Amino acid sequence: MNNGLPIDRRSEQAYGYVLETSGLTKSFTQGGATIDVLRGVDLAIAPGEIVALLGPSGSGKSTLLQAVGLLEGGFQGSIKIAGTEASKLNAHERTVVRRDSLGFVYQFHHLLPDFNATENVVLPQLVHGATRAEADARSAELLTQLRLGHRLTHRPSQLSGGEQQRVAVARALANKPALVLADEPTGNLDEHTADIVFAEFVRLVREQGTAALVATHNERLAARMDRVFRLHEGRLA
Ligand SMILES: Nc1ncnc2c1ncn2[C@@H]1O[C@H](COP(=O)(O)OP(=O)(O)OP(=O)(O)O)[C@@H](O)[C@H]1O
Repeated sequence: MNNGLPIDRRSEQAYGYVLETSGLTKSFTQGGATIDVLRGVDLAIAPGEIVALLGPSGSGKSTLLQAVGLLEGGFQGSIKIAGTEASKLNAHERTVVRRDSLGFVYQFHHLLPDFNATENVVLPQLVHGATRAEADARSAELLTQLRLGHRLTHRPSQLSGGEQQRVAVARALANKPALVLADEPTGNLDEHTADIVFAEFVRLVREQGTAALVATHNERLAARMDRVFRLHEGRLA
């Protein structure tokens, strides 16, 4: 199946996909019953593409993001991140792929409460090998682009919901990942704030040439992305 493959395959030849899955399956067993959540998901995302992942509640959007984010095991099938087959990697190698190639944005910001905005964006860069000066400069640049230049030393509890999510976006993009995985990134915000934060997210992702896979219930946001994947009965339609 070619569900979700771009029509223009020239991009594949030029760059390779940042994310490619084939035959991805995942089942949960709960109370003796087995739920087949993913039943053979085939998808491919080219560099720089922004793709919506739509599907009703419980259709498996988060499960799919956890799989391709190499956050959970127990999947069958192939996941390739920037050409690397994840099933062949050990735990340390998966951590390196996550650190070097992926960024994550969640519905709730998951910022470290005792660190300020800058420090939250600096930390993943230090783990990635940047110097403190480099990381500080990159954090200030990103946070300023996200209109948070006047909030650099505020802690998460001193920021509004929209500001917290913008820090989370900056953190996800800090190491210039090939792909950002976002699970309802604006789902916790009111409609107006969600629109603004989402527009900023898209603008920054495009500027950086980063690809994004964004799980959402929001058809309006989905319409602003390059393509839409719909998860239905465990497959993409
Ligand atoms: N750890 C688990 N154990 C058992 N069942 C699970 C587990 N995690 C998820 N599920 C089930 O898998 C299905 C898919 O869940 P998932 O969270 O991926 O859906 P979703 O599309 O992200 O939903 P929502 O839009 O409500 O966040 C649901 O029926 C859920 O109950």
